[in-house]
Amino acid sequence: MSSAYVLLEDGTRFDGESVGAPVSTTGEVVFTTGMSGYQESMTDPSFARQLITFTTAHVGNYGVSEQFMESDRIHAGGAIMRAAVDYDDAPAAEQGWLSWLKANGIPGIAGVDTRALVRHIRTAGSMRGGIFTADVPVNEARERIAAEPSMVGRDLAREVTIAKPTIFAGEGDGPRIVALDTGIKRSIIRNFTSRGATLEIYPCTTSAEDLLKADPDGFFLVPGPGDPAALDYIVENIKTLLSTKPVFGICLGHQLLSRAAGLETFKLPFGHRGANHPVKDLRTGRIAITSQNHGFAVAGTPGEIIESELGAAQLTHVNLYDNTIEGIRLLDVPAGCVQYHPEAGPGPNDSLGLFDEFIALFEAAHA
Ligand SMILES: NC(=O)CC[C@H](N)C(=O)O
Repeated sequence: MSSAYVLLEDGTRFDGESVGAPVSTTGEVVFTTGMSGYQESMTDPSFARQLITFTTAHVGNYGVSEQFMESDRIHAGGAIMRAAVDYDDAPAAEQGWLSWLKANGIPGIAGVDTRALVRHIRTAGSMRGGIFTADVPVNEARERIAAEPSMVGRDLAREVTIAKPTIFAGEGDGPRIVALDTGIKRSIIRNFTSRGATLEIYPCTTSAEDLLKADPDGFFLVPGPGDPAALDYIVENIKTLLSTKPVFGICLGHQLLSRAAGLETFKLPFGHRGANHPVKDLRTGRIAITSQNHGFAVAGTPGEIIESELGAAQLTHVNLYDNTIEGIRLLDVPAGCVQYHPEAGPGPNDSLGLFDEFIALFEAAHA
């Protein structure tokens, strides 16, 4: 195996071995604490332009298969690991993890002191960096990292959005929901269609006028990569949609709905990525262990009620690790959202019931 290295924009270097495709790439270096679900994470569009450091000690202990794709391709730029194996013998596995990375042209690096790397990011913050094969000189690697745009201000929704409207028919006669595709995951589609709802997915650049022409029972705002503050063209459309139909959202969708309600978003120092983040719903006192994958958050005080041009909005959910906002509810129109991932994919299934609540609210508005 040939050697490779991770270089961060502040000059910190970690050595390892090239696994996956023997190529070099740059992106934002982030970490996730999920102990499994590496295939789902790599294919989640929200990881576009990011290099994922896995804090779990072994990656690849089970193989990959079509069933666990969260989109049609790998979106993350690369995988940084302590130990990587290519085990493809598990039930339902179609390919080993490393053969899959290689076949898709995605680099991995193993043998990295991921604990030191994560401790560095926790102190210094997520930053740009790269995975480089040993033949790339450090000064060239530095130039390539400097040429990588910062995640702040970056509109990546346009890069991952669907090319043309697509319908996913529900397995029943539930509500018709229009989703604006900023980077949807298959597990979100499945959670709606298996509950009988039909999801019509539109490119994120579709005008409010065209979205209203579809005349659905409600609108859904989905996750996606990049900085929510770079998506004001979507925020303006959401304001128009909110005056007509119920609007609910997840993750990037939560950030965009919150911005439409007049709240600000900001970049977290190193983000929340993992499968065990405790989130409290301040209305009920209930705590859910949630799946998370985000680098930005909504600014505000947990529990606070603010006045906005859309009426009152309550900051209903809080992350118990760092007290950041994890959900809001508009009090004068049927709208609300959460920062975490009820669809899991990967992660705990504790919050799957939220899809029943979304559907009931769409149905109530239709009745
Ligand atoms: N999963 C997501 O929707 C991520 C949202 C946004 N890109 C962030 O990093 O905060």
